[in-house]
Amino acid sequence: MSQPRTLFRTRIKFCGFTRPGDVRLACELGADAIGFVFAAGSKRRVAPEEARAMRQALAPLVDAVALFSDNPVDEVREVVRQVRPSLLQFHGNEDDAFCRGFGVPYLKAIPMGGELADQHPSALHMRYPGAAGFLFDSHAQGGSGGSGKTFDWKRIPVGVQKPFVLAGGITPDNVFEAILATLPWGVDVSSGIESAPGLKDGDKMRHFVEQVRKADCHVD
Ligand SMILES: O=C(O)c1ccccc1NCC(=O)[C@H](O)[C@H](O)COP(=O)(O)O
Repeated sequence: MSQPRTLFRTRIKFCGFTRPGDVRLACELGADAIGFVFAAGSKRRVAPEEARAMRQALAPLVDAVALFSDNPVDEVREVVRQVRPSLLQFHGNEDDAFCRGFGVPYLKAIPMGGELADQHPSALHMRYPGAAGFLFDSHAQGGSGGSGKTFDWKRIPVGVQKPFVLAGGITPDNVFEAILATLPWGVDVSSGIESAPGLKDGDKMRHFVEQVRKADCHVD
């Protein structure tokens, strides 16, 4: 049974932007954070210069998040220098020392698909003591994010002390249910608000935000 969360506001992160106009619209619609993907091989990968231009389209009080997956240290440094993200998000096998090494708070993505590694909350905290929070995503260890696939939300470890973000296959049609089922700090979506990889759809973004607001007002 979900608990009433009067006055709670689920944070919304929209991810995988490639066009400044989409960034502006996402901010107007109520996104709290905008993600730029720098992972090799991603269909949504952007160069630091492109992300820097999109960052200038951000409204005040909206975070810029830079996503990586086992990128070399110099690439991460260059993104931090050019884009000035307020948060980093690591999807690969990076350890805590690597993630902390850029002087920017970070989220560690935890792969929830395939065989699960030790996802006990205390193991997560011990492996990533410097993490600002965790992002539970549907890919398997070594896989990529942005798949548009969900995972079994019952796999989320109970008793995670840091804020966690739910990701993986969240859409305007399932985000209401997803929030009530998992009570996350925030939700993260890429494929579910797109017309094609990297191209965001205004109607889908609007519908997504409406459904999050509805979930936040929901009382059993
Ligand atoms: O989007 C990508 O292509 C990507 C590649 C490698 C690592 C991470 C990537 N994206 C992460 C995200 O966009 C989200 O954090 C998350 O995976 C949600 O994606 P989706 O299932 O498409 O909503």
